Amino acid sequence: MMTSKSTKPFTVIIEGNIGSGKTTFLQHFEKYKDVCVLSEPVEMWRDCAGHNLLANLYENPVKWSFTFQSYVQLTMLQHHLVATTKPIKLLERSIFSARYCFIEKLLRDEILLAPSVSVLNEWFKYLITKFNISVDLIVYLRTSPEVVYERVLARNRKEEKSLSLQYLKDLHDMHEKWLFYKTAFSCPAHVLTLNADLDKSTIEKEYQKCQDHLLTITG
Ligand SMILES: Cc1cc2cn([C@H]3C[C@H](O)[C@@H](CO)O3)c(=O)nc2[nH]1
Repeated sequence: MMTSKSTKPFTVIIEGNIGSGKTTFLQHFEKYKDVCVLSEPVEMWRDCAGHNLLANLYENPVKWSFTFQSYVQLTMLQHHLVATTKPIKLLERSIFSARYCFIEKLLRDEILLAPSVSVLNEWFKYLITKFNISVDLIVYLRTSPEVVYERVLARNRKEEKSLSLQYLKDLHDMHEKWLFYKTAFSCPAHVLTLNADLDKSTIEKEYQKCQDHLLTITG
């Protein structure tokens, strides 16, 4: 008789600043058949019923941050809930970095005001308890703001042309407080920090640390 293995997959969230190399990291692991990879749903944010919410965000952050972060929270929840029979599930970012890094930064910069953040936070608290969103490992691609700034300029994503070094420094601080110094919000799982300033030619050995960790899980 076939016994369906209904165990949840070992779930890893990949966190890091804009330009920290998350996509490159995911591409490295995409080749393994045991890994279900869910990239950040940027295309959904660019086309929500025909609206480019990502473009709106950068054109007028005060007007569109609530709309954008509200949709991000929905799309990240959908990723957390994707079922897979594969033993490992890798998510690019999460409902946690949405709340603890991006929304927190918008609050600190007074782009989102307290009443708006309260509504997003009530949704966040409800969703993470109602849906029992479990995470087993956080991979933190730790970078220097100056390094990611150069990468963002080189990548030249059309919506990000207004991105400043200061924005990346502030977002870096939010990640550092959450995942490295752990002086802000709680971490939903163990954090494995990788040096993601390394360029593509040498970062493979950093990935090895994560690969070894994952192989001990799946055996
Ligand atoms: C969870 C989460 C991801 C995320 C990305 N972004 C922006 C940063 C980048 O310019 C783009 C793709 O990551 O979307 C955001 O403003 N808020 C976010 N929240």
